[in-house]
Amino acid sequence: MQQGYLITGTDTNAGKTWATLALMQAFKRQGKTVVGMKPVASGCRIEGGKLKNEDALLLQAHASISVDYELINPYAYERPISPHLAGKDNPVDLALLKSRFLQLQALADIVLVEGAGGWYAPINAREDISDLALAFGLPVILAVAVKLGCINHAKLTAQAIASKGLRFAGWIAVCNDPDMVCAEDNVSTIQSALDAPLLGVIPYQPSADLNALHRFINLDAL
Ligand SMILES: Nc1ncnc2c1ncn2[C@@H]1O[C@H](COP(=O)(O)OP(=O)(O)OP(=O)(O)O)[C@@H](O)[C@H]1O
Ligand SMILES: C[C@H](N)[C@H](N)CCCCCC(=O)O
Ligand SMILES: [Mg+2]
Repeated sequence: MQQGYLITGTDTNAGKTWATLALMQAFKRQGKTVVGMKPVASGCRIEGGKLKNEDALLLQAHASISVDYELINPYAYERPISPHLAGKDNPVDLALLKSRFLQLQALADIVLVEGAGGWYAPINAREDISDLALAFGLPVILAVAVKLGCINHAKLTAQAIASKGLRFAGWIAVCNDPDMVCAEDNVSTIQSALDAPLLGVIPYQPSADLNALHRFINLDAL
């Protein structure tokens, strides 16, 4: 059965890409074919004459099949700023993105779509990531950056996902702050507060093997 998830975060830099790679690897180990999509990326460099984004390249590299870059990342903006500003001259067309998403869905069992920024990050003058999730009709997985303030950010985002009428399928704790005190207690507090399963805790790893993140994910709860 074809499945997909929208991976959002408590903020930009929350750990969405790491969480998405971990999920891709976990699904692959279940024998499923998986592709990742980064529909809108701001912060790109020229590679082979085209603008490319580091997250999208990672998703492309970890897919279980070969997919054209343009399908994975239809909107690649150079400046690392909010997409609605970066894309002023070539704004996101959500209908076009939806058609690319449907193309990807036809290619693999699972499509994991990484958002940009947090849940309400604007993708053009009128729409944001929550609108994209709704248009794609996807359940949502939240990457929570385990840092001071994360309890509030996680609860706010969970409430906002519910207000869109979308299913909150689960959350992943990403420990990307080496100075975080009481990380485990914070994860437990969020676990009690959220009405969605904890799918994994990715520990702080200054030099991680990005091919071995599946170890931290439990898909049984999904
Ligand atoms: N478990 C970890 N241990 C150490 N560093 C981490 C860990 N997880 C993520 N990071 C680092 O934290 C930063 C943010 O992670 P990531 O790129 O996954 O966030 P993001 O939400 O995808 O960001 P963006 O909004 O730019 O897409 C990156 O520099 C990444 O290398
Ligand atoms: C450049 C950065 N890494 C992301 N790609 C874009 C983050 C947009 C955040 C917008 C906002 O909510 O203020
Ligand atoms: Mg990312």
